[in-house]
Amino acid sequence: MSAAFALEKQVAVSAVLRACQLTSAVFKNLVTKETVTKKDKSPVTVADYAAQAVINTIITAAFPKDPIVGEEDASDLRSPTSDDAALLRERVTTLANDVLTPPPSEEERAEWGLGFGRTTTELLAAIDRGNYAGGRTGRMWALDPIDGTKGFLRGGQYAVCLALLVDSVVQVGVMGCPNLPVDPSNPSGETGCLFVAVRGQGAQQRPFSSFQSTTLRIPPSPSLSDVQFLESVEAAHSSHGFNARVASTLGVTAQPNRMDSQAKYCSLSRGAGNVYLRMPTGQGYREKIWDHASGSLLVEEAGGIVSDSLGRPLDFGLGRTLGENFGVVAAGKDIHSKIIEAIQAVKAEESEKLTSGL
Ligand SMILES: Nc1ncnc2c1ncn2[C@@H]1O[C@H](COP(=O)(O)O)[C@@H](O)[C@H]1OP(=O)(O)O
Ligand SMILES: [Mg+2]
Ligand SMILES: [Mg+2]
Ligand SMILES: [Mg+2]
Repeated sequence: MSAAFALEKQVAVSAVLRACQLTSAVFKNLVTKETVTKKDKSPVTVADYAAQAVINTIITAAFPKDPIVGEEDASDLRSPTSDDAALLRERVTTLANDVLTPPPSEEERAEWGLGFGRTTTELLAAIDRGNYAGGRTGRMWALDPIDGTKGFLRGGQYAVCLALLVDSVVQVGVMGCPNLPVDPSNPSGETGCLFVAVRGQGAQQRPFSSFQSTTLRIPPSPSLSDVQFLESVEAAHSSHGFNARVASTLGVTAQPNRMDSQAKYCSLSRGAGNVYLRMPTGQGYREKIWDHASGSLLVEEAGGIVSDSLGRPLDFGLGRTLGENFGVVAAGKDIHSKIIEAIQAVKAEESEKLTSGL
């Protein structure tokens, strides 16, 4: 008997790897016209749209009934009168077909819809298959075609992130990080890592260039002064100041490592960094499920704990967001509760200062 979710894992790996080929190719010759600013002021590029089209096309061919919660939608591409939209549509079609048309490899199957091109209409419809509202029960996929678009644009870290949830529990998580070094101790060496986790079956990493998988186990945390925090590059996404206060409460002297995207979860799972702390910056932002589904499973399967800042499990059953945002804390088992305590201490200190008017 094959292991649980074996087929889902294989399909997700194929979809993520093909999408990573696309995003890497786009980065090499991305021009300003290919980036759009969304209503929430965040950037989105032809690579985000085309990667979502590719992954949704493959998931839908393999699992036609499964709903998908994907970050992007095709509304900005559909405008019949805009020349920019027409150019974007054309580029998304070419890019998606460049990676959908190669025939299935030995690890892939024709039933996953590989080996032939799609029309623009079909690809826009595939992007919009990501409009599922999410919810408590049943199967659903959560997709972030490019997590860390700002990192992607600056040539930094970004991740193609795909997860399968069943009854709002993440069962499979696959992430492709084209710019992450294969060996964290050799940052200028080969880049391109695939991270794969299946609940109850562990966490693994392999270079894009080979099938040699390594099992990931978070090593014991170093002494508190040497604990390394992983945090967002963007201060608007996660409070740098709060993290610094938590670190100083714990007596941490090591400098934080700032990187974009769920590459933070990936780094933590292989012992490159010890704590991923993401505290809201107080602007009412709700964390999206696609920004945490695959990464949280990876860290759990590598032996770590992922919770909100009060120590409660993340709830993926509330819809497209994690609901009211109390931050995210991911760390090894030996240190997670100390981080939660330190967060509470810093919060108590802050509210004391507020009430005493300091
Ligand atoms: N105000 C915010 N608070 C927290 N996260 C945000 C905020 N605005 C955008 N994000 C999301 O944070 C993720 C990147 O996190 P990080 O900075 O740690 O790499 C992105 O998915 C980004 O969304 P988007 O993809 O729309 O830019
Ligand atoms: Mg994201
Ligand atoms: Mg994204
Ligand atoms: Mg985005």
